[in-house]
Amino acid sequence: MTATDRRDDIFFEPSWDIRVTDTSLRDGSHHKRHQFDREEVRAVVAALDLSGVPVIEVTHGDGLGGSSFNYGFSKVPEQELIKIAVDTAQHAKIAFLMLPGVGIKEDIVEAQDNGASICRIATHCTEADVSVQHFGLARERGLETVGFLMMAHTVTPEKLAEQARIMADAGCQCVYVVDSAGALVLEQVTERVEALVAELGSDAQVGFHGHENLGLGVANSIAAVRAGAKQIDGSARRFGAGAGNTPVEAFVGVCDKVGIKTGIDFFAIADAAEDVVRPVMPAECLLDRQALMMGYAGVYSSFLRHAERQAERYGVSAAELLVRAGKRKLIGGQEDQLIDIALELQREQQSA
Ligand SMILES: CC[C@H](O)CC(=O)C(=O)O
Ligand SMILES: [Mn+2]
Repeated sequence: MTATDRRDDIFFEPSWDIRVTDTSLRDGSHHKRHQFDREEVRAVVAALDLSGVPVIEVTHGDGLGGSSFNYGFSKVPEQELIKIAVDTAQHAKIAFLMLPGVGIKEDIVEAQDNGASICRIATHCTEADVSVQHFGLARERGLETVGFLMMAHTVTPEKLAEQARIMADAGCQCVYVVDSAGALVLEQVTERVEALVAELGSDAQVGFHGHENLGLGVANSIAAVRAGAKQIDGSARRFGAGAGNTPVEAFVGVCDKVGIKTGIDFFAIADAAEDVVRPVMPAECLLDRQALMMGYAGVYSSFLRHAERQAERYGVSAAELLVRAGKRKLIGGQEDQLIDIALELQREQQSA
């Protein structure tokens, strides 16, 4: 496969400077405890599509196969929601996320059969090699591919670039720097995106996925674009894990002001966020003490709801629990260790 082959079939209009993916129907699934119903997905996809959002991600918050006792069961099977999204969107492409081991190759095939066309494979930022067979399969089947290097704040730009190379060589067409904890601060985004752009050259694009735990989603995303990122994630009304994702409507407004073309209508996306997405959210995504701790201590945003549950169950502070999760450097899949930390805090409380 040549470099040009790798990038040729990326869905990208010449009039755009960057491509935006809205992830409220996937990252927002964490905030909604995976309880999206059919009508909600139809309404959100229709509104985002009308605003000109080019890519909409729909999956259980933890990716294909995520509906489980460990992560939380979906109200409606995600494959059904993907099909509804595909049937509703007039222009937008539908993307899905998959974490190798949570989902399997058959899930990718089923999502494609349901009409999704962009396959996003996510791994911890040091484990890109577990994605190789999935990128191979996706490209063989003509899917566009995106790679997610999660918890990107935990490694150096050089290390991240090495991992991005593994994904690109496996057929990934755009590797994302994923700030899962909302812990990266401006220059740290710039350095990571620049390192990936230098490593990948014309072999693959670079993307950025931000969280709002330190209130930097929009600023970090602009830094990413200035460093060469071509794909940016966000969620209308910040609907995502932790304090939520980069708010798409604010990001589009800022892009308009600084001359970055997204193809999204600012006024339409502002209305969609307020009138359609907000009513689907169980509550606003808050930049409260717990979310702040996640950004500060570098904790995976999707741990928030799990931490709240264990804190309540064991009568301990959710904020303290999250700070300790950061010290332990927990990664996705280690949600059960939150119970261990909660018990540790309970023991300390009882002996004080
Ligand atoms: C569990 C997957 C995770 O939510 C992916 C993601 O959005 C992130 O790491 O930020
Ligand atoms: Mn996320």
